[in-house]
Amino acid sequence: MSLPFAAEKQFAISAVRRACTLTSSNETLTKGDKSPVTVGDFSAQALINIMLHHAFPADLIVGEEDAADLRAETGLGLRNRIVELANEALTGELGQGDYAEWGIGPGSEQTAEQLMDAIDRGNYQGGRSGRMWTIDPIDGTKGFLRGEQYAVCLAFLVDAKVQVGVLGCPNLPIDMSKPDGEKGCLFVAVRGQGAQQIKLSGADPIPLSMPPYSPSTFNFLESVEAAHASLSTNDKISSLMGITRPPIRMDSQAKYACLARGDGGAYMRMPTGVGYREKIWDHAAGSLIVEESGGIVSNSRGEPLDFGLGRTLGENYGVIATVKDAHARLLEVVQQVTAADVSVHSKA
Ligand SMILES: Nc1ncnc2c1ncn2[C@@H]1O[C@H](COP(=O)(O)OS(=O)(=O)O)[C@@H](OP(=O)(O)O)[C@H]1O
Ligand SMILES: [Mg+2]
Ligand SMILES: [Mg+2]
Ligand SMILES: [Mg+2]
Repeated sequence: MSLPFAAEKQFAISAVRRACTLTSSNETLTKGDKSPVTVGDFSAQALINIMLHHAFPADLIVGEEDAADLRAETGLGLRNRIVELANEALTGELGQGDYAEWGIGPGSEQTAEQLMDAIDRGNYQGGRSGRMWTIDPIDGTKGFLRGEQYAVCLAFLVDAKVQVGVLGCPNLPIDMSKPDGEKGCLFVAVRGQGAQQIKLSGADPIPLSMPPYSPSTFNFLESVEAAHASLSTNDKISSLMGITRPPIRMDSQAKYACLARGDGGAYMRMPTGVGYREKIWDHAAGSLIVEESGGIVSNSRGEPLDFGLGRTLGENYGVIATVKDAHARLLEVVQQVTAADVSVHSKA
């Protein structure tokens, strides 16, 4: 008998790997919230949603993007590029573990209308019960545009609990001690079955296990964009903890992946106090990968992240992810610092 969620795991690996092959393209549109979205974001969400529709037709999808802007006249140029890119990825040869039944391989072209409908299948509002997938087709879009870190993120949830998480990080070195060496990693976790890193090419699986807390090497992984997390709160926490190593700044859920493999001591994402609510697709896959590598992921109250509240995590109490034996100590310091900082407690 196969392990629980073996089918979902194999599917998620295949879908994320295929989405990572989408030709890097930085043609950009600015969304209503002023954040950038590229043809890569749209094409990747279309691709994954088409595959999901074939593989698990009854499952619901919470995806970051929607096709409203593409349906508008002004989106025409981008739409043509997306049709080109998405079809290139859809029709690519089948690799090991890929199935034509998932709507991929030669002859799987889709029309612009079909692709936009596929993007919009990610419009589920989320919830506490049933089978659900959440997709961030490109997480860290700003990092992607800078040629730095970004991640293709796919998670499978049952009754609001993440069961499978896959991150594809095309620009991440396989070994951080060789920053100019081979790049392109996949991170895969299934609840209760551990986590592993695989080369994007599919080779060399390595089981992930976070090293124990060590005060002399401990440091933070944090956002590049100062608007996304309170870096000043991190600085205060850092000095109270007696941390001497500088933080590692990196876009996207590659931060969770690096933490899981021991490149960095904690991922700290404290709210900036502007009322932003964290999105489930920005944390679902990464948090499981960290938990299955020996970490704890909580908010600043020490509570687990709640993926059953809808498309967001609800009121923003930040995210603290670190190895098990450091979590209680870090939480204590975070609470000491945030008790004096009203912005962290501001209602979203
Ligand atoms: N104000 C604010 N606060 C917190 N988070 C925000 C905010 N605005 C946007 N976002 C989300 O941040 C996602 C990428 O952030 P990261 O921290 O991973 O990368 S970065 O270094 O900040 O670029 C980014 O994900 P992508 O849109 O997928 O790139 C957003 O979902
Ligand atoms: Mg975005
Ligand atoms: Mg994101
Ligand atoms: Mg995104």
